[in-house]
Amino acid sequence: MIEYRTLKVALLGAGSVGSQVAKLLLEHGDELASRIGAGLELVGIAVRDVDAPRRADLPRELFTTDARSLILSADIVVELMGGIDPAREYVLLALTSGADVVTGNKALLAEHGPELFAAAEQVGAQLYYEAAVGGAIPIIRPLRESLAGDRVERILGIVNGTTNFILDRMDTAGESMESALAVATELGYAERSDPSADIEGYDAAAKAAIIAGLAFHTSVPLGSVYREGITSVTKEQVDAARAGGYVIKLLAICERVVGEDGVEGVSARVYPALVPREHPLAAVRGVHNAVFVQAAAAGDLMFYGAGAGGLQTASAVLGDVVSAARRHVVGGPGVAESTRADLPVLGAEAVRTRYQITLRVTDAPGVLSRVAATLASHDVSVETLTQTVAHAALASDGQSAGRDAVPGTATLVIGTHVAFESALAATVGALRDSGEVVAVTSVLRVEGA
Ligand SMILES: NC(=O)C1=CN([C@@H]2O[C@H](COP(=O)(O)OP(=O)(O)OC[C@H]3O[C@@H](n4cnc5c(N)ncnc54)[C@H](O)[C@@H]3O)[C@@H](O)[C@H]2O)C=CC1
Ligand SMILES: N[C@@H](CC=O)C(=O)O
Ligand code: NA
Repeated sequence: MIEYRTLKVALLGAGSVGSQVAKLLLEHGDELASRIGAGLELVGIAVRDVDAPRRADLPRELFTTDARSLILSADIVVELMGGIDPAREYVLLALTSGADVVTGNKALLAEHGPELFAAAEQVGAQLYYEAAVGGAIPIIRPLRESLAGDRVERILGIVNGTTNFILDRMDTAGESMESALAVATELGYAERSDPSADIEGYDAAAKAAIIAGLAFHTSVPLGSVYREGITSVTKEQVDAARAGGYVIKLLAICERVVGEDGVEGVSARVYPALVPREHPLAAVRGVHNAVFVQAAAAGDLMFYGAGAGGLQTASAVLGDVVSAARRHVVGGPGVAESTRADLPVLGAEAVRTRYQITLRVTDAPGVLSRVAATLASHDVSVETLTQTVAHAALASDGQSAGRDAVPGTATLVIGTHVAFESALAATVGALRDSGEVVAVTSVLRVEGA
């Protein structure tokens, strides 16, 4: 029998993900030892209350409320508490003491990544975070290592399982946002500490900052990520999207852009967008995530799988624990973070995309041409246009058109060619102010077309 040295693993947090990580470490530790060339010993689990009920059946003697002592006794610290404080302090303590850290905490990385990576570099420790984006899906390692020799042009990601789950249930089951969120929370997908992190798009924005930084070798501060959540998405928009051959998805979009002034930079943004039903991202259902990467040499790649869930995410955490442990065995530095390209991160106004604008207008001669002229005067060109008069809309689709359809008015759905966000904003402002537009009922970007 081979005698392995034993590496001490400390776990911080025993919630949805942490309890599954503990369970897998206890059940499969021996098998992992043969893959690593060292044994792994779970030396303790820091919790707030040792007697709190747990999802997994774990030995009580492992629990402690003394996180600091536990951290200082470990070779590898796994942070799965979530939130910024005290996670930041604990991760810094672990790194400065020379331990490698594995975390799934995207909020912490997006807000304090540079500080944590600098602390790690100073002592030659490593920070691993595969679980932070796309849960179980390998995406951090592919961006950091497999695609390091290529030029990533664009990433479209469904990176929040909770919002994908909610939008999917609104689309396929007609469920309300609130009841779908309650199910997502019960299943352990939603951020318990702050459900608004999911539905307001903060969680996806943190992930966008992380993947944009890795893909473009540039520091992308969380504050530079344009963000809209799904709270303003209406049932009418979901139904109209379906009727028009689209599905609404909350997308994280990271791409190289050239602004109106010719400045080259990168953009990271999160918003609900119309995705054509034939795009591979449209088929991503429920809590699943997918990251669609377009690279100069590799072409289109899609990474797909479970983006949330305790057991699934634990797989990514364990993979990182194995990487950290192997590094302890062989020594030497791990893969360093690279921000050498140092591209400017441009604001949303520098982005060019297609839009779908839905207007309720007075049904009178000349209105259509005046609306078209307003778009043209802002350099926004019309690609498609459909008009439905109120009585027809009520007869054919009473549920979706009922609220907005008013006799004497017509609904215009305008699909635009690619336009700058700033031009679109000015166009929508002018349409709102024009006498014949009764209401701008929906403005959505179209991505992946
Ligand atoms: N649940 C999921 O599907 C995924 C979660 N993540 C990330 O993994 C991390 C953990 O997520 P979950 O397990 O879902 O969260 P959770 O809320 O289920 O578990 C966190 C646990 O940490 C404990 N905790 C919080 N502060 C503590 C402190 N000061 N000392 C000791 N224990 C403390 C809480 O009591 C709780 O038991 C978060 O950063 C989350 O964003 C990442 C990918 C997927
Ligand atoms: N709340 C997150 C969990 C994983 O990061 C999600 O819904 O995707
Ligand atoms: Na992942």
